[in-house]
Amino acid sequence: MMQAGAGGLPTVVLRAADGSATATVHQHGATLTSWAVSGAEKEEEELLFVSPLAVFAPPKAIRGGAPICFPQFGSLGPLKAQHGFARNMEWAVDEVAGDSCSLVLCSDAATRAEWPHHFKLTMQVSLLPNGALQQSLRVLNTGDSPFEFTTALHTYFRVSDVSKASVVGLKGLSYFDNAAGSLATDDADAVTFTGEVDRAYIGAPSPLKLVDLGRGAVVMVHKEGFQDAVVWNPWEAKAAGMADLGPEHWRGFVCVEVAQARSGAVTLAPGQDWEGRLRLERDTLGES
Ligand SMILES: O=P(O)(O)OC[C@H]1O[C@@H](O)[C@H](O)[C@@H](O)[C@@H]1O
Repeated sequence: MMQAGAGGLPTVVLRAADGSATATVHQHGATLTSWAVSGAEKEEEELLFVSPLAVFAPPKAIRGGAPICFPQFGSLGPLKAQHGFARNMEWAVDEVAGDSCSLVLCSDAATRAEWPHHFKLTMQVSLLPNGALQQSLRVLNTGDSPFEFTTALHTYFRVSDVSKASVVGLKGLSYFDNAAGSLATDDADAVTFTGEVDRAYIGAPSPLKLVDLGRGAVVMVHKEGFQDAVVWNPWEAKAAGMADLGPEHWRGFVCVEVAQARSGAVTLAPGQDWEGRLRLERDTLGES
């Protein structure tokens, strides 16, 4: 169902066939902006974070939900704009069923002015039984020469307080520390947050587990196709410098991003495609 969403922008609203979850996708950037799960006796619980200071004024990217980084993640590519342009563009709604939808973005003169390639992106979201959500990104080379890209689903998860959150599953991996500008190895059992964290893990396993001790909540992050994972929270000083986040709201989220980043770019020959998938499951502490 299409309806006006946050900021008055057009959105697609989905409802799971078993009534266990709803999701909202803004057409702007094909940004998933809500995933809300209802438990048997509980009220609906929002699992994604959208900044209260988010600016819903295209082409500005929405600060929160799950912006799509393409054709580059961060500065890993030829574009000047960090994270590429897909999150800034108006996507076309392709198909909407009750519990799933797909949106597409095809290259045009505006995208080719920034990146001289022909492509079609398809972003699909489906609500599965028991509140789970599946999201996929397919990249098709519609041109007659090869191109390479990096990408990520830049998901902002709502947490009670970042100091009570942790990400499990990354022990022993190498990561590029964007804050320090150097490579490091993670030897901790879990990533915890006591200051800025901006880590691009190389070759991350699946699933990863986001734990929120404050709510007794767990989100399992399953990925396919995306080789890497990024964990980010800007902490106070950096957040204060970001007008659409500000000094107040950075405690309320952790980004766990499935990515094709530091493992290397994907190369697609003409007519070839690549697909990355994410499946999110809400769990309760102690049950996972
Ligand atoms: O402000 P932006 O462009 O949305 O980026 C937010 C963050 O995105 C993360 O993925 C990067 O690792 C960070 O370095 C960056 O600050």
